[in-house]
Amino acid sequence: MEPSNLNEEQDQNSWALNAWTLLSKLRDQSPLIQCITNFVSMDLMANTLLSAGASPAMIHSIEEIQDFTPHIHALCINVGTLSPAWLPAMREAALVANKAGKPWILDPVAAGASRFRLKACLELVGLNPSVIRGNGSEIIALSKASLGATKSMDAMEAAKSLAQSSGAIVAVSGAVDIITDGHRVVGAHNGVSMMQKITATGCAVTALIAAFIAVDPLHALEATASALSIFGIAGEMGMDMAKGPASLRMHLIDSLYNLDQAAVSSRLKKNELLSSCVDSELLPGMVCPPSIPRGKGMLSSLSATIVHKELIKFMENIR
Ligand SMILES: Nc1ncnc2c1ncn2[C@@H]1O[C@H](COP(=O)(O)OP(=O)(O)O)[C@@H](O)[C@H]1O
Ligand SMILES: Cc1ncsc1CCOP(=O)(O)O
Ligand SMILES: [Mg+2]
Repeated sequence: MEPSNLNEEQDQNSWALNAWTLLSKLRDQSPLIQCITNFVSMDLMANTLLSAGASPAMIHSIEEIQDFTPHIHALCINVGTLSPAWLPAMREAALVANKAGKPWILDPVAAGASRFRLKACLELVGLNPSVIRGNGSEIIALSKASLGATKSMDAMEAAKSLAQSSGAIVAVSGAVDIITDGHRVVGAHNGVSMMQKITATGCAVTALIAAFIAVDPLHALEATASALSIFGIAGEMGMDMAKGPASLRMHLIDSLYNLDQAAVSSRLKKNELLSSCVDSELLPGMVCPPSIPRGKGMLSSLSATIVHKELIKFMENIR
């Protein structure tokens, strides 16, 4: 085997082993995850957490936060069906979690849909979430607003800027999930497009990320990428049995519950993506997408073949 292919395989193996280790820890520890989430997602989110091995608590009343939140292992805040009455509870829960040293994650559903929602999301971003997970348009909306940018941005650029300005790990879901701390960029490639046809899969994977960071709070980037990979693998395995979105929902939950090490090792697809590149490093036929800043960057440890494939796929899939 070529040395570059060997490195690549070792890299895949170490990501797969890490994802499996975190899932096993989650099953052993059953972390308590408080979810302040929208009405649409409550059922799928709670069932996703349960099937992964975590303990969900859909507790959103402000009257309960001072007593309950200090005892959780992680908090998930989702603004999907936001109303003025819920915002103070979200704020309070984030502050109590921070004070108790518990990680929390923000899902900025439809962040750019209204001024009220955008302002609320920006305020929550300012309360130091460990992770922000949204789809491309949500992360672009947040990034543009927090930086006051007027130029057009793509999802990776927006995610990196938002990660740098907020200090959070930022994850953008899609055909390829992008996870960044503002410097490193990881791509997670598992999942099936039918997952978009089930409402609240995005919300559910955000809660799963909360469970993963609960068991590994010091490695939030790796934990976030692992949760996205595990959810994607469950989606792929579920799709093997599903006839459409409704049965995929059921089979995804069953697959997550039954996931074993062999499936994680054989299916996990993840790569460290380029965060910068220079023309002289590009081989014939390779392109540098506009999302990747040109400069002093290195092509990291990836083989030229993989870089080529990744970049093309990346350009095709980012939305
Ligand atoms: N085209 C796709 N192919 C494979 N997986 C996808 C695709 N689009 C979304 N997913 C997966 O579906 C889940 C929900 O993502 P997404 O639909 O982007 O979130 P949201 O519901 O918040 O918009 C994620 O796990 C993501 O990886
Ligand atoms: C349809 C809808 N409307 C308000 S919240 C919500 C669910 C959004 O879930 P997701 O972001 O996971 O698709
Ligand atoms: Mg969403």
